[in-house]
Amino acid sequence: MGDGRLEIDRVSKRYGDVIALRDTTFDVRAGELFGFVGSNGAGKTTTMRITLGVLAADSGEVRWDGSRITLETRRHIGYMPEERGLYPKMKVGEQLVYLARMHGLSATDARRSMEEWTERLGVAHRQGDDVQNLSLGNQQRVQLAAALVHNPSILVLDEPFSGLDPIAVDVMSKVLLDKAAEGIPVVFSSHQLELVERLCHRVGIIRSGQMVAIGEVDELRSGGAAELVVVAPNATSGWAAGLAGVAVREQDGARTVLELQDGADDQAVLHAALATGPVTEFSRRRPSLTELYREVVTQETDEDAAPGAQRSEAGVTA
Ligand SMILES: Nc1ncnc2c1ncn2[C@@H]1O[C@H](COP(=O)(O)OP(=O)(O)OP(=O)(O)O)[C@@H](O)[C@H]1O
Repeated sequence: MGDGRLEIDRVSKRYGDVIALRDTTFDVRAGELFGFVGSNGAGKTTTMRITLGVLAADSGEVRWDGSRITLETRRHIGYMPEERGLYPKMKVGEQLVYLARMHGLSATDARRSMEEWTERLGVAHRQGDDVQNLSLGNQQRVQLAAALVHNPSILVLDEPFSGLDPIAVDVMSKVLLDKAAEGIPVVFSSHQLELVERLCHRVGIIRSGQMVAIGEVDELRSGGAAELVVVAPNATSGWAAGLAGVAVREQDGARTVLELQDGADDQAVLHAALATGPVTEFSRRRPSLTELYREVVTQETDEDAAPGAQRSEAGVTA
């Protein structure tokens, strides 16, 4: 109670015979930027809509600061929907003031907040333009301004980075990090895993409606298999075959990437490499978030293999 966390607790949702979420559980702590990743159809948008309350869960609940989210607390969520939700024929400035007013800000505060966010997001010069006349990237900046203009206590953003140019990605990243640093929970979905890896304090991977991995990026990476990169210019292919607990993952000329099982002796690998001649690189490597993600989302679970398993678009990548 009172820790400002957003908790998604055993939330389930079906659309007809499609199970979109199965006891989906995770939390986003106050002050953290949480990356929500998963394949197309894995359940991210459904989770976010349920969090906002525009969609009802079949079971489970969403809590903020220890209490179930109500109509009143929903007003404190800044939400960026995947389908975007601006009025195309309304002017940028008017629209943002209108949204801020709807969330209870006074006319003066709404105007001030609109000025502040359009300035910070680099669209102040477009205040008088209809939204429909903006480029897609600028519409997205305005969409983020719309999520922020009422000074929310929680941020839930569905793919806020999709389609942005590198400068806009930097602007968006800075704003999200700043909002988290102010002490609110910030969650966003994305398929841009390098970005998620770089920005987020914690990451959750959802697969077929269930969270399959959650934690700090480094923590998740250190849970992955350890790899060794060995560069031995005189080595011929097969030099590492037969080393106990070692599997060759890649071999490209002098460079070999080996996967080490727990307890495998890296010094034995070094000796084998030195036996071929000089060794110009010998380093340990942890898998990137992208590699981990591939591993996690393509693992077939018993449940998937069972007859009557759920239908899901996630099956495309699973
Ligand atoms: N209104 C709906 N009616 C029926 N099925 C739906 C509906 N909305 C979503 N689904 C299904 O629920 C599952 C989860 O979809 P959801 O949109 O939450 O996934 P997502 O992770 O956001 O995907 P993406 O990365 O493609 O945006 C999918 O199988 C999808 O087809």
